[in-house]
Amino acid sequence: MRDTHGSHLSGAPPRTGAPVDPSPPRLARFGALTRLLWPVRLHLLGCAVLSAAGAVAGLAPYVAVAEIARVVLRAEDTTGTADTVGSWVGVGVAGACARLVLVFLSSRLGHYADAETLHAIRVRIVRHLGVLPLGWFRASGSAAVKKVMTQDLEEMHQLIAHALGEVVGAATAIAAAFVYLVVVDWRLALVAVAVLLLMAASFKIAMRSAGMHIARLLAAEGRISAASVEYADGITVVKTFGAGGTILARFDAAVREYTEAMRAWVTETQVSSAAARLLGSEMTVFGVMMIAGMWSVSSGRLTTADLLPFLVVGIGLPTSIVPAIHGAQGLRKGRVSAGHIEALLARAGFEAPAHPQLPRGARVEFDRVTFAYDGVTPAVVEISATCEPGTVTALVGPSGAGKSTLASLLPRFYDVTAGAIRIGGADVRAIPATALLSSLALVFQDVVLLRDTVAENIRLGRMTATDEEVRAAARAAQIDGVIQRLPRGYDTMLGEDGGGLSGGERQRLTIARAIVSGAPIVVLDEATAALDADSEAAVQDALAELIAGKTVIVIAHRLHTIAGADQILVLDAGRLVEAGEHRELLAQGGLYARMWRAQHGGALV
Ligand SMILES: Nc1ncnc2c1ncn2[C@@H]1O[C@H](COP(=O)(O)OP(=O)(O)OP(=O)(O)O)[C@@H](O)[C@H]1O
Repeated sequence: MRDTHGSHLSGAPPRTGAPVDPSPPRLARFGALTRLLWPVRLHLLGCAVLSAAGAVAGLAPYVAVAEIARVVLRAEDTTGTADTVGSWVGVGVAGACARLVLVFLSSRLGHYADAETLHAIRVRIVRHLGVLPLGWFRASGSAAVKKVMTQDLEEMHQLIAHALGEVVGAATAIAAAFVYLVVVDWRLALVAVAVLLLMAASFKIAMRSAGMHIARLLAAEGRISAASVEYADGITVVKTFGAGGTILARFDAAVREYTEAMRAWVTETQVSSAAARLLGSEMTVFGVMMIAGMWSVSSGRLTTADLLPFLVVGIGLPTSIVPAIHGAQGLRKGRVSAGHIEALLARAGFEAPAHPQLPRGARVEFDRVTFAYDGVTPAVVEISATCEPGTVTALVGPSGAGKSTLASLLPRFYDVTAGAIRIGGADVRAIPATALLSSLALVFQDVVLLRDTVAENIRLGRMTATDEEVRAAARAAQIDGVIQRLPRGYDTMLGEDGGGLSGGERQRLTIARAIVSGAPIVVLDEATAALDADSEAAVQDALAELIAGKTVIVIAHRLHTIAGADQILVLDAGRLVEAGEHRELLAQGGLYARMWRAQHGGALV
């Protein structure tokens, strides 16, 4: 796998966790949205103006109907009204047609702005991912990236392409209708607005605890999907040990919690949302307008003709409220999502070095290296060692001693807290990312194969490798014969789980990937731990090809595999407690000798 820095990563990195990473900065509530939308502000302005114009045009047919009725009802002799009626018919038809065109153009501009913005955001995010520390991805970062790239971008799409136009259109429709009704009769217009306000107030009451309920529902949803993923991921354990009951119990509890949260929300809001629906129904508005209107007519303040606009235009007002509320919700969600997007983009990454240096050679030096995941408790402390080109350095020690941590500092999955790591005399922090990672080949226990052809999976080590170089690497890694027997040879597609390849074959494939990279420094996590004897022998042969002449750092668990190493670094509780060759360390009778005796009794090799 080519990691986010473009390294020749031939498997997953060592177990790592939460990196020391500052919390995302607090962003101004509207600031993030404004900044993200600034480049398309003119398109959005155009979208809003067209949407508003469309709303006004959409009102024209209703106003025309009301005006025609007023003209006809007022005239004692209707013969002279034909021209006026004709004009209003023209206005109505023109309004309806103009609305179609304006709404279409507004939607086009909105979708154009949407495509531009989302494209720009996606590109920025993907570029930014390239500078984020790999350790962050392995902690919680991947989930955050997935959420931003799916859910948050979808909310942004809703905001830009739909909600903005909806809110502006609905608000303009309400305002234009109100202005028209005020012109006809301001008192009755106020009655219409009062009904609208009541409707909005009851909506607000119905939605007042929405935030809390939505949070509860989302939390339950999260637990449901976590339990489902846990069940699917752990299906082997579930089936082997019958552990499904515990996971299913968690799933059940989460589903019950979801149902309960939904029930509580519905129960709490049933009265207020029914009231909102009732107040907002055309029948209610019609009834109120009729009562208030007839009262005005009977008291002589209004003519029957002037009541008609309230019945034709007034009762349409509530239908604009719903899109306005939906649109406003879309704007709120989009604003929150814009905050998430900016928080991801603001997350501190590795800066390009101010004074870049290139490695001169492949000597690796650990110079009083200290690193703490949480910035406080060090996982490795003041470790100094030098690994010469053409030699093998083994890292050994009890579980949790800091072996994987030390190895993960070399490709800068994390940066040292104190001290320095140098490659060919250059501090790894000063080496440009591509140069650093092209000098390293990493082979870890968890093999990661991409959903691509066998050839491309090997070529990930070096994208410019020719077909012949890919084949040569496969031959060196003792995997060529296996590939030839696959249905489509090197063009066979592999699933993420390696398709039809065995564990040992998959490991040899990743070793071929590391070989094709040609990187002069090889970092190995004892890659053969989980293999049977035959596979292990094949993988060991492949490794011998990979490491020949390189600077090799190997994290070893079974000491017989590294007894021939040029130097063995023994770590304990993050400190370097012994260093030397196998026989020297045995002679010292310290931790290494005790570990060796525990694994091999008295045997020397
Ligand atoms: N991502 C992480 N976040 C916080 N602490 C961690 C993380 N990864 C490892 N540690 C801690 O750092 C210390 C060193 O762990 P590390 O994995 O480097 O040891 P190791 O020698 O490789 O162990 P093993 O042989 O079991 O793989 C341990 O105390 C471990 O709990």
